[in-house]
Amino acid sequence: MNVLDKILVETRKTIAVDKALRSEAELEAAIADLPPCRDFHAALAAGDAVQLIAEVKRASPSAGLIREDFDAVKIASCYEQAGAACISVLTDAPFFQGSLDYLRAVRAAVNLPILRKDFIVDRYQLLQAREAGADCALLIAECLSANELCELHQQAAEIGLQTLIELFEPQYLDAVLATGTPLVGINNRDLKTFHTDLEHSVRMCSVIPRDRLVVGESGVRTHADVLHLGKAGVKAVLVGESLMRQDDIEVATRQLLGK
Ligand SMILES: O=C(O)c1ccccc1NCC(=O)[C@H](O)[C@H](O)COP(=O)(O)O
Repeated sequence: MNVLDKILVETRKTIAVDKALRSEAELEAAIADLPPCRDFHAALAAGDAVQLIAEVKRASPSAGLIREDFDAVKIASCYEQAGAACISVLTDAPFFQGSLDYLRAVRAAVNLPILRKDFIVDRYQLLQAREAGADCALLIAECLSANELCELHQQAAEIGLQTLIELFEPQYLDAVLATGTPLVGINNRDLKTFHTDLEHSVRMCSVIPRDRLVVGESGVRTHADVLHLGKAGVKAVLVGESLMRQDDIEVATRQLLGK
């Protein structure tokens, strides 16, 4: 079994446990009167510059523990102060040491649109995301059939969430575009081998219709990387590890953005 398969096995176990603690109906009732979500897409589409989705990421399967001194709210506040357009919060616990509680705490402290970054395979996780304060949910083409992608994208929209739909393998592009999502993520990291190559976003940009906003994900480290991807047509980058390793996250975020 590759890492992605292992993550999906654990994700399904987590969903079963969570459902036993709080039913889908309870979550539906909890989100019924929430205010509308913030506009994640609009925040990324703004201006001519490449926008930043800055990720709150404590650990990962490829890197192990990334940051010992981990305070999700402090980190997200640094991102906001430094000019990030949106925040991504890893909520998977077994492989990333993430939590929906981090997302909830970040929502209370920061005004930017927030992405729930997890391995979403069930509508229940969309309800959890909305209840915790997310504005957008990640869907991964490698984890879902074409029908499941469409269904989850639709179900997200019904509860006011946008989706960022990510792919690595070019063979999934048609299924991603068929959902109608305006936000297409190109992961530069092969989630089965962890090999990361920024040129993957560059190549994929040339085959993605211009009415979709392309997000370049993973392996972005420098302002030169951001400019390089921007020239290829990438409108936003999703960056975690390289920022999370810095002593001064606010300064590092400004440098990444060339500010
Ligand atoms: O980061 C991993 O090791 C990983 C392993 C398996 C599935 C997903 C994984 N990462 C999720 C991501 O796509 C990244 O968190 C995100 O794109 C940011 O990447 P980076 O800037 O390289 O931390």
